[in-house]
Amino acid sequence: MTSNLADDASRPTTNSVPVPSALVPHLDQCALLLDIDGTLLDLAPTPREVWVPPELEQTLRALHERTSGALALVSGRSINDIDLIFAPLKLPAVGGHGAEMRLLSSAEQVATRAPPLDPDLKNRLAAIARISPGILLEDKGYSLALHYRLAPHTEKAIYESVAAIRAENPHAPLEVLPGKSVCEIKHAGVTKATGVLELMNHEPFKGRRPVFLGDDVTDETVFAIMPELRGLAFSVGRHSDIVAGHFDEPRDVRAWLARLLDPQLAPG
Ligand SMILES: O=P(O)(O)OC[C@H]1O[C@H](O[C@H]2O[C@H](CO)[C@@H](O)[C@H](O)[C@H]2O)[C@H](O)[C@@H](O)[C@@H]1O
Repeated sequence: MTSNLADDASRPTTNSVPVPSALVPHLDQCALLLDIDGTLLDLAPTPREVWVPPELEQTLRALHERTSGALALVSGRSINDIDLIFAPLKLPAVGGHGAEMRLLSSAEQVATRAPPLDPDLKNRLAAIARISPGILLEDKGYSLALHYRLAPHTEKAIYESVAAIRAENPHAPLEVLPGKSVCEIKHAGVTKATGVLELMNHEPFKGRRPVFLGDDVTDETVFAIMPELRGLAFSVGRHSDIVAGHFDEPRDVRAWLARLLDPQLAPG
């Protein structure tokens, strides 16, 4: 891959989507690492209401093939959830903010990197949802997400309740992860970055140059490790000093990914 890839890829078009022309001929040396919610998919009122456009499924399938399997979804969602959303498409994935890993799309087993949350603690955290009927609980086993998109006025009460429970359990290995209208309580020690670092140590990802796209605070851990992996990061929605470029919206990401397959840009 040429050393001017970053410069070329970060050259903005009028709508600030980077031009992928320098990336296309080198896809066989790249690993595409893609966040899901807010990056590939438009945000929805609830986690179950997201929709995968058929063209995106086709694009991901083709890019997975073009990269010889080195395309992975890197998400806060569980891999089980990811498979349901993208069914019948099954892709390599880092799930649960690094708590789960699947290197090959054909693998039946998902490897876990975090133990289940303590049941008593989980029950106490789950009871926070009783603050309002608008709060949705998402139980991933190793983490618990309290979604308040439908009840934004409860944000402060949720974070205060979580802080109180943590104060009573100062030695519990927990981390609070603020997301988009969600407060997630997860095991400390695993992050999307630890997941990506592990993924990049294994075939078919090993030795490739990662190209990561993400939109959220949690994705910044991955932005930060791109230089050590000779990789490129792109942000969605938000600007960041440490990325090669940014997209305004998920639909721009979907169009950009489709352009990576443009036969006119592909090597002869
Ligand atoms: O890392 P990601 O793939 O971006 O996943 C982050 C979280 O995404 C989901 O919640 C978010 O998307 C929902 C659907 O658009 C939205 O309703 C919610 O408000 C967002 O926080 C998912 O439910 C979480 O488990 C992920 O951690």
